Amino acid sequence: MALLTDYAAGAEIERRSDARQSNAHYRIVPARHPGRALGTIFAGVMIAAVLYSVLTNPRWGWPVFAEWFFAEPVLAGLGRTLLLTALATVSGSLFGTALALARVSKSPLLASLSFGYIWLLRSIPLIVLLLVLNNLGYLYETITLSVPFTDTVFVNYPTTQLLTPFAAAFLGLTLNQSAFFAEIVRGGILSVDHGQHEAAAALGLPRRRQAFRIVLPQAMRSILPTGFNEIIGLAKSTSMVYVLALPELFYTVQVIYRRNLEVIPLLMVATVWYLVIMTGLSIAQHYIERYFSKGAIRNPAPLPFQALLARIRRPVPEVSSAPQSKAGFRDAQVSRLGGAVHVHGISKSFGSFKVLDDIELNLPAGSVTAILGPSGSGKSTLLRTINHLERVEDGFISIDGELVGYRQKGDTLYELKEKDILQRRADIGMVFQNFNLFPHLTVLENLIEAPLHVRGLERAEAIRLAQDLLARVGLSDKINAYPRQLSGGQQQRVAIARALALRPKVLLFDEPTSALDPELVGEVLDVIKELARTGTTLVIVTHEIGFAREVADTVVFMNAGRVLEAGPPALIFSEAQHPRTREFLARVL
Ligand SMILES: Nc1ncnc2c1ncn2[C@@H]1O[C@H](COP(=O)(O)OP(=O)(O)OP(=O)(O)O)[C@@H](O)[C@H]1O
Repeated sequence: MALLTDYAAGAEIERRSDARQSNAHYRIVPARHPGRALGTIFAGVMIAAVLYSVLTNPRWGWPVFAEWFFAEPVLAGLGRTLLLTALATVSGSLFGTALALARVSKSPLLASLSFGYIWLLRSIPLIVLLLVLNNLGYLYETITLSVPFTDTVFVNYPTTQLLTPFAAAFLGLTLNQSAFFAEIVRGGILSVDHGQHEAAAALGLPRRRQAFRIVLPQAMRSILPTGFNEIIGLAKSTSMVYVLALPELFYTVQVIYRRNLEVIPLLMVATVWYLVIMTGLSIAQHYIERYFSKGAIRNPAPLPFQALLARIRRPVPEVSSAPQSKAGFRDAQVSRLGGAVHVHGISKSFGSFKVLDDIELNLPAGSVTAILGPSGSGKSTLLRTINHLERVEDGFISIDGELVGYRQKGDTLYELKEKDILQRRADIGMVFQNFNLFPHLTVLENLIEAPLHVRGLERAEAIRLAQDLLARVGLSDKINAYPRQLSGGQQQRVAIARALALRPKVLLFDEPTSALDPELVGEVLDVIKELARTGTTLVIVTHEIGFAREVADTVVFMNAGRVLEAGPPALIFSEAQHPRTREFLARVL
């Protein structure tokens, strides 16, 4: 039996080696796609037929086309078309962006005004608008700039002189374009994740910076394809200004073919020039889209000129071989003394649902507090009220005796202006469950954004601080990476470094490890443990019971919007007073 098996195995080995040897002589036949081949033949025949017809039919008049293509009046018309397109694109996009920001603003009057404008201008056909503007002199003989109800007049000009056909065309195209563009920008703004707005606000970035550095660059990814559609539409709509007898490209060829009756060749001249313009715009779109996709793609292939630029450009100063996280955070550069948090009788409802009910807490400076409780008990909401991301209806919160979000006068609390709230927020760092790093900025740019624009640090100093913090969270080598090129644990460590870059008195963690794979949780918890010894006050909403037991001085247990009990971990975990706490701990421990 054993002999037989040996024989069979030997025969098998022989057969395989024969096959391998003869492998070299096999002919490989690719799979056949008869449908695809037929399609290709059909397309080839169609292209050949069209080219044959266009090139052999003398009525296309190609010699006339060649005669007029570079003719001076045609080029002058083309110049006007390009100028109108460029001017109306710039002014229409700027005005449209302002309208979009007004529409999403918190001022109801401004939002309504913007809505009304967009509604009106989108309803009026462009040709009607152009004709109305051309006849504005009939409605208003002069255009006057003056102080109302006084005799002070700055400018007083006859309308017909001021509103030349070119000015009317420019104004009409701008007004029309801005209304459509506003909605495209608004769509882009709405497409940006809400967490990005919150992270920017939590860092205390001024409103303008939030809009132009954080939200709009990310919105550009969805604005650009439709925005460029609009611009291409605009370039073609310039042909409509022929109603104003403005000699742009289309009007010019019309004038010429009326004289020489060579209609088709001259229409071809205009068509080919429009094709050239559209091709230029499509190439521009490709490169601009590439630019704004920074950080959106994990491994983008560099464009040829980018590789060259990267060589020429001065690289970001290399991080010195600073010690990695082992160094801890006890450096005066990074940490600063914590603030005492006093939560005084706060209550909050969402509609009729009371999420926080008369919460009272005293968290001493430098303490570490873990907030535990079942899902929906109000832990995250409580945390967000501490930096005024959520407003409370009753009670107040103070840090080192200074009210958060309010100013006290007698027994009245006045809510601060947003500008002042943003300033104060810089003292209260926040680390979110989903990291909320800015994906279009590199790790370094994420870290220096708030120190530069909230704390007013010099760039070199902000970079030094960022390098130091990255070394301490063990990510020095990722300084130029984009967030999407990092693992979840690394992103969360960058988020912690970003919050620390403001040197906050209090640092809030909203379930910092719940979006992480179990094996990445440890690296983030290690960083927080390290932080716990620096003197910064930490408040951590967490489901990591073991971690809370190890690192917290105080454990707060919440249920249904109330603090059921608070005390040292040893006491809460072994001798909880409340049956609901004991029941919860029995389930999770
Ligand atoms: N913006 C909101 N509008 C309406 N209800 C809300 C809003 N935010 C939170 N809530 C509700 O408030 C309650 C408390 O939410 P919160 O996020 O504070 O709970 P949590 O204790 O942090 O829960 P989890 O551990 O699941 O994150 C929940 O019932 C939630 O549905």
